[in-house]
This record gives sequence, structure tokens and C-alpha cells, in this order.
Amino acid sequence: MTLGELIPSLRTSLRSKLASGVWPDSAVLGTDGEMRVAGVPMTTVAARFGTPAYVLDEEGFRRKCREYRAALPGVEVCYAGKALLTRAVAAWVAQEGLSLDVCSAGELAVARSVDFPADRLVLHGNAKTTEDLKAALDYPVGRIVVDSADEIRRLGLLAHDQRVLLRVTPGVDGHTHQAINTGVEDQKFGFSLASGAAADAVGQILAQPGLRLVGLHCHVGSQITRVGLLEEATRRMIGLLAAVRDRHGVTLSQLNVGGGHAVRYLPGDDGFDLAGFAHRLSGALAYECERHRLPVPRLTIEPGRALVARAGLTLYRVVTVKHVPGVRTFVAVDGGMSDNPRPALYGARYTIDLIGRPRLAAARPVTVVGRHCEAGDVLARDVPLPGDVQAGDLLAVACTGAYHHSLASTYNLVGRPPLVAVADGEARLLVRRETDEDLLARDTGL
Ligand SMILES: Cc1ncc(COP(=O)(O)O)c(C=O)c1O
Ligand SMILES: N[C@@H](CCCC[NH3+])C(=O)O
Repeated sequence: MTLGELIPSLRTSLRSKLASGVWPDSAVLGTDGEMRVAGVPMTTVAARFGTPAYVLDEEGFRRKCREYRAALPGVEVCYAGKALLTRAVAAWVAQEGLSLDVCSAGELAVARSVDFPADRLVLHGNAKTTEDLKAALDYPVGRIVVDSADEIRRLGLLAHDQRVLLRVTPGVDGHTHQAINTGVEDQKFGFSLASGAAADAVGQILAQPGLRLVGLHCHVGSQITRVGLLEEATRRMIGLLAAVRDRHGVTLSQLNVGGGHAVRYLPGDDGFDLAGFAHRLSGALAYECERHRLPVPRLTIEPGRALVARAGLTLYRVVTVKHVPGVRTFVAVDGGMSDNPRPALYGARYTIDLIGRPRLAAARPVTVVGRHCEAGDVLARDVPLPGDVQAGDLLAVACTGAYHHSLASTYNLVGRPPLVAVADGEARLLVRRETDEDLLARDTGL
């Protein structure tokens, strides 16, 4: 075989396919190593907007919204904006007919800027400030989910006929990371169902003339893989609806069972069985309502991550490769824990690929680290990357649409990355990169 024949055959043998189930559906990897998402080459995005950059496949997000609505007919699908909220995203949510969960005056301001329909807005938060509540009443937000006795009193004084739901702790363990396990007793959200605090809180709300209680809410946690846990929470909540009717003589018409549907970060991860969830949810609803002789309430679900995570990816440029003999090889990139704190917060794992050029060596394990001044600034430990990875290469990290842009910080005064939407072969900037001028603008210098 001549050298001319050998090189193309070597490239073919080293070409990797994209891992399944973690990249946007529209992502393709060419034989030249170029990755296209929605028809847009990622090298072009990196060249035009710089790195690191968050990329979002608009149609991927919209398709998930439609998939959810189709899988759960008659159920209100309320996108949890904390996962990723920009003005464009809020507009897409409105156009796709979903509702929107906001949890601060800031998130509400984004919704407001696109005239998001008020009756499809839900405000959350365990410690809403008076500013949050006033902003919500001013819009006015369709429903506020009340979370504490103080809030019931404070909102009662401010509101006139405000529709509210009560946040309940159903006592269901989501078997997820402790930081995002919100259905158990020992965490800060909601009123306990088991202790009777939730039923007592119903009485406190009913005593407030300014509040109109329309339903109950629970949220078992985030990155939940077992649909049976959400079914169990739903059953318990219907039991509480019956108890509220029996004790207070009111039949509540709405039940919000939260979000938390898991996504895959690695190809082998457990995903979320949406069809199974829809089936079990409707079965539980029909059975429990019949058993308690209750009219079937209007159901709401609040997925965030499941709608947007896979539509997103992050592009980084390799800054340096450091081999520590006998220890490991560190591949350091131009971002890190400021644009992705999830590995540090939750021990999150990611799928990473070298893109933008053909790979010329077999894969070997490396640790991808960030640029920040902490040894814990690790994006992905022991991941396979081609042995020829070097400074200047482009890396793509999968499944970063949810809780990346929204969780980003300016640690070490590194400006936050831009968010670039791709659709129909075109890229457009949704949020620009944060500049040194932005960072200085808030500092008075005094
Ligand atoms: C009240 C509430 N609803 C919805 C969500 C969305 O969660 P996820 O993005 O896991 O679907 C959260 C976050 O866990 C939440 O706290
Ligand atoms: N930030 C978390 C999810 C938080 C859920 C919000 N209630 C994560 O990235 O996993």
C-alpha cells in the first residue's frame, strides 16, 4: 500500500461515530471530522463567535416541546425556565403552546419582554422576595406556587384574587443527587404531606381573602430516571386532594406534579421513558380519582432539562495538553467551571469529542480540565480522546443545553460564553459573549 492509499484508510479506521442519544438529533460528523448541527459547521461557529460557545439547536428544542405535548394530550406542559431562559427561548416556548415556570423577577422580566401569555406563567421559589411577588402581581402571573407560611401571609396582604398552588413535599425519594432531591422531608421546599403541614397550610391560604387556591404542586427532584417514583408522588397528591376536600370542603381543580425527567449525558446512562410516564400518569390519575370520588384535576408537568438539554452543546478550544508521566494527561480548554459547574456540583459526567479535523491517532484516556484556579476545575475525567489531541483543537461537549448557560458564573472574571442558535443551516447569536467592559460596568471603582 502506498502512503497515498494508507492515509485515507487510516483516517477511515480512526473516524469515530457520534455517540448515540446524547448529541442533538441533527448533529452529524463528517469524514473530515467536521461536526454539523442543523446544517451549520461547528468550525464556522467557533471562528465566528469564538470559544467557548454554547450552541443550541432550535428545532431540536422545539421538537421536544411538540413530543411532550403529543405524548401527554390534555396535560399542561410548563417549561421550567431555570434550565435555560433567553428571550428567544421564551418566545419559542410561547409559540409551541407550552406554559412557562419562572422563579424570580429576573426570569419573569425575560418572559415579560416577549409578552409571554400571563395565564401560562407559573412563579416558583422557596424564598420569593417582595420584589419577586410584586413583579408577579404586576404582570400578573397566572399562578403563584406558595412555599411557606410567611409567603402566604405576605402575598395575602399584597394580592387581590391571585390564583395560587400549594407546594407540597410528597415524601418520595427521587434517588438522584442529594442537591436536587426535593421530594424528601429533609430539604427546604414545600409543606410536608406526611406531617399534616400541607393540609394545615391549605387552611391558611383559604383564610386569606386575597388568595384563590386552585391546586397543589409537588416536584420530586431533578434527573429522575424511574417513572414509578413520579407515579407514586401523583397518587399521594391525589390522596391529599381528597383529604383537603374532606377537611376543608374545597375541591381543587389543578394538580402540578413537577418535572425532573432525566436525560442521558453518557450513551450508557438511563434515560426517561416518556411514553411509560404518560401511560402510568394517566392510569394513576384515573384510578385514584375514581377511588376517592374526585373529579379529575387538570394536570401540569414542569420539565426543564428534558426539553432543552440535548439540544445544546458547548465548543471549547484546547489551550494546552500536559502529560504527567505515570499519572494522566490533562487536556486544558479555554472554559471550565465558570461555564459548566455541574461536574463540581453534582459529579456530572459528559461525552466529549474532538471535532473540526480528522483524527490521526487512536483514542486514549485523558482528563479534560478548565482554565480556572482550582484543581477541581475538571470538565471530564478519564474520557477517550484521540492520542494526537493538541493545542488549538476544537472539542465539543454534548448535552449542555440545560443548566449550563443558566448556571454560569464569571469566576476569575472570565466573561460568560455566547449562546448561538443554529437552524436551517444558519447560526444566529441569542446572547453575546460577556466582555471585560461588561465585567467592569458594575464595579464602581470607589
Ligand atoms: C419546581 C420545579 N419545577 C421544575 C423543575 C425542573 O426540573 P428539571 O429541569 O429536572 O425537569 C425544577 C427543578 O428541579 C423545580 O424545582
Ligand atoms: N442545576 C441542576 C438542576 C437543578 C434543578 C432545579 N430545580 C443540574 O444541573 O442538575
